Amino acid sequence: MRETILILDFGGQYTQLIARRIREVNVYCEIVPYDISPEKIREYKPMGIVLSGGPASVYVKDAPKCDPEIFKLGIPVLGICYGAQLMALLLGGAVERAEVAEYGKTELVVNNNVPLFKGIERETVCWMSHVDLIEQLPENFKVIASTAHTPVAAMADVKRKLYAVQFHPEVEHTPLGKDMIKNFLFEICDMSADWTMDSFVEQTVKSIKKTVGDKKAICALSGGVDSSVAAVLVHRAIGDQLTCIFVDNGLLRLNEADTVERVFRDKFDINLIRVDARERFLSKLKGVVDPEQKRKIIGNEFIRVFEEEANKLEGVEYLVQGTLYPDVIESGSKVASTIKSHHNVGGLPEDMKFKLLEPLKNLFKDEVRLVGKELGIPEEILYRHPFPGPGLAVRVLGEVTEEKLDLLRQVDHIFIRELKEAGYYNKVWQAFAVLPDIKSVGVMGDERTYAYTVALRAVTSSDGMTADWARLPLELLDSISRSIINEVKGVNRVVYDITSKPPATIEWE
Ligand SMILES: Nc1ncnc2c1ncn2[C@@H]1O[C@H](COP(=O)(O)OP(=O)(O)OP(=O)(O)O)[C@@H](O)[C@H]1O
Ligand SMILES: O=c1[nH]c(=O)c2[nH+]cn([C@@H]3O[C@H](COP(=O)(O)O)[C@@H](O)[C@H]3O)c2[nH]1
Ligand SMILES: NC(=O)CC[C@H](N)C(=O)O
Ligand SMILES: [Mg+2]
Repeated sequence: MRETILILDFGGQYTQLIARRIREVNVYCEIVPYDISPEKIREYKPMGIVLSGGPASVYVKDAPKCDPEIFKLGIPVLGICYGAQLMALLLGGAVERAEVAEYGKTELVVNNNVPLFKGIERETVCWMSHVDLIEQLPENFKVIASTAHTPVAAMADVKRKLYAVQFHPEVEHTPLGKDMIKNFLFEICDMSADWTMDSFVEQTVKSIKKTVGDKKAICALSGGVDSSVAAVLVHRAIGDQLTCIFVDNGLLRLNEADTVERVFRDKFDINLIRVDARERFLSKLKGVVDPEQKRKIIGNEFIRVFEEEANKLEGVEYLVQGTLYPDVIESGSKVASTIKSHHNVGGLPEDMKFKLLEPLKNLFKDEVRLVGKELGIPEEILYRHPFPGPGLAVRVLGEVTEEKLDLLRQVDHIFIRELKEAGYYNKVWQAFAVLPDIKSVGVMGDERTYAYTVALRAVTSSDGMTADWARLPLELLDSISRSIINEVKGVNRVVYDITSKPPATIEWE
């Protein structure tokens, strides 16, 4: 079993970032609901616990609270913001609303004699985002950092290894936050940085072998990064007991189905079945405009196709999917709200007969790419932009029709082609075209046109959880726009999406 940190999620905006920061320094961690029982915690055998931030105030009725027994397990705890306030309250201190909120970069004075701040300069900077204050320390606690407005910017009971910080060490704006987190992991929890991708591959292959035994599995293969890595990983464990099913749902990009099939057959010696399901997906989507409904229909239809194919093979018990951690997180948890139902998580039918095998379920995308490298998967697959399972159906806004899909395919193809030519494809996380249901007036060749507007979106990101719009050169955008209008009949206007995530999401639906 690998050394683990548990992060109790109180619905903070930065809970995922805490996880990223910890994994970046080769320590495995998992995010769990805040009300997890002490017994369940013991099962994980964590070497440390982090309490995340959160939007609530600890003193209001129904504020989310963890079981106070957690502090008696003898496991080091780090409370962050809401988590810090909760630790204060539950251990007998007091928290109140401050007169003024403290938000943004703030100067901080720390006591660097305590392990959490070892090697940190006495005067440093941190990032704050709170209106509540720890007014009174619990017994045996000492102040270990303060700011002008926040006397208790951090507190600790060093002996019991309980630490609490009002600021956010996980965000970049706390420049030495990473060092503080490392101190927690290595000085306080005594961990050994054993979370590496070769150890992941080894352990996962073993556990898949054990789980599947002599049964068969199918893998939902899209040709994307996640399912390709999942397929190769599972193949390494169970060989020919695995068959990959690639579904052409009619929502793929230009020539994508043929390319995926060719690349996969070329590079891998893994059973592959390609299913032409274009008709059935498109007919199910007829007349549907609501994005969540589209996602659910597609998720459902995928499973029905997999079931039919599995029946032909006999003895199939498992369905392998390339589900990642962000898919799970974004599909909603106890406190975090459902942003959208990722087809492979929130969109699955209840009566599904398969047992799921999702070996990448706890990984972030960049970790998956590292696993892929470890497995020897070619870069042309590993560095492809993500493409959502619901495909172009969530990029054609409103009703999905064959005509709109065709048009969008051409536009998308030109956009990507020009990005590649200009050397920008690998500089962005993802780039694609969207077809909003808008027509506008134009003038082309002295004639009035009334045609579609297309939107281009390109974003930078490290894990898809947050993203910024890519600052593509204006000349490049100009040339792309002209190529699209010249080459695609039915489009007379091109716009570029300049919204980050949040507040927008990467996809438009
Ligand atoms: N056309 C498809 N045929 C079969 N399975 C699919 C298809 N599209 C998606 N899936 C399944 O849904 C999962 C989630 O899709 P998702 O797009 O997140 O991952 P991916 O396609 O493997 O990787 P990427 O994020 O790089 O596109 C995939 O890993 C795969 O198991
Ligand atoms: O497999 C998937 N099934 C889905 O239903 C789905 N929805 C979004 N995405 C991809 O996830 C990342 C984050 O997307 P959003 O910011 O739009 O939520 C981006 O990379 C999206 O392309 C999906 N992938
Ligand atoms: N970022 C947080 O965790 C905020 C905690 C609490 N809601 C406050 O305003 O102080
Ligand atoms: Mg995909």
